[in-house]
Amino acid sequence: MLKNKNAYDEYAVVMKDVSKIYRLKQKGKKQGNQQFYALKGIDFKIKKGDCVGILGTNGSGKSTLSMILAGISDHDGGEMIVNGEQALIAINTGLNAQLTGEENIELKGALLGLKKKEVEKIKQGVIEFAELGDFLYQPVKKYSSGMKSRLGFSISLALNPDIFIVDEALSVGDKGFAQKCMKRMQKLRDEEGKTIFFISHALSQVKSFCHTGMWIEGGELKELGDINTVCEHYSAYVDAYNALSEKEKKQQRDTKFEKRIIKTKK
Ligand SMILES: Nc1ncnc2c1ncn2[C@@H]1O[C@H](COP(=O)(O)OP(=O)(O)OP(=O)(O)O)[C@@H](O)[C@H]1O
Repeated sequence: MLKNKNAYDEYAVVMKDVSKIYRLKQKGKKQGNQQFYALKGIDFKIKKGDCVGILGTNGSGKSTLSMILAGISDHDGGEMIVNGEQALIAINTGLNAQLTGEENIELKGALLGLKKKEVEKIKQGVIEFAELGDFLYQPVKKYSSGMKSRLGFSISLALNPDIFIVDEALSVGDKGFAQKCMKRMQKLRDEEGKTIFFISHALSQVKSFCHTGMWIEGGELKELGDINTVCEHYSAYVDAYNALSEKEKKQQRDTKFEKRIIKTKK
């Protein structure tokens, strides 16, 4: 139990035995009876101002974790303390495709209960950072994925939260925009004391940008520590997997999957 929540003031996020369960459809059955741990027993404490690289193979639970961190998705078990406002920056999340870029900003402002003046300030911030020109007044469904990323990133920046969760959002931006975002994020990290969770499969980028590494594998926290050490162990794990025969790979995948299934009676 996370008693005396004040004892965790120095932390941006604390998770204790957090899990997330999804119901899975089974082949040939109308109603599946399988429940699946997207995350299981996640325990960690991340200090305010830390910059955390989240690593893990496809389907390991990184995006699920990022949505729980951002308060967009609920967790099914365990406890969590978040000290500060969070913003998730991800591809295709947080934007309403039917609305224009400008209307999306207004909607976000309304949801957060912001005053008109504050919303105008955010609009200005987005106009300057996103460089979308007149596309800001077009429906988001007409945006390319890079443009959506520009809008999402710029809105989050302008909202100025304490905790940024960046889930693969830079992978669709062009080189110029990705560099601009990295520069801005360096400033958030070094000068503004923000807490950043950074999810990317670009290992060298994660290594050079983050201080702490969090490796999620098969829905569980495999390692938390210095970014270089965690990257090294993760790379070795991926290399070892790649060296397996196809049969061994399948066996490993099946075992990993089995461990995440909760068998329930019909
Ligand atoms: N809504 C859902 N319903 C059922 N299963 C889901 C749902 N969302 C995610 N999952 C499953 O949960 C697991 C974790 O998914 P998640 O998207 O968190 O992985 P990830 O580590 O972000 O993967 P990637 O590197 O491919 O982006 C996967 O097996 C995925 O299929």
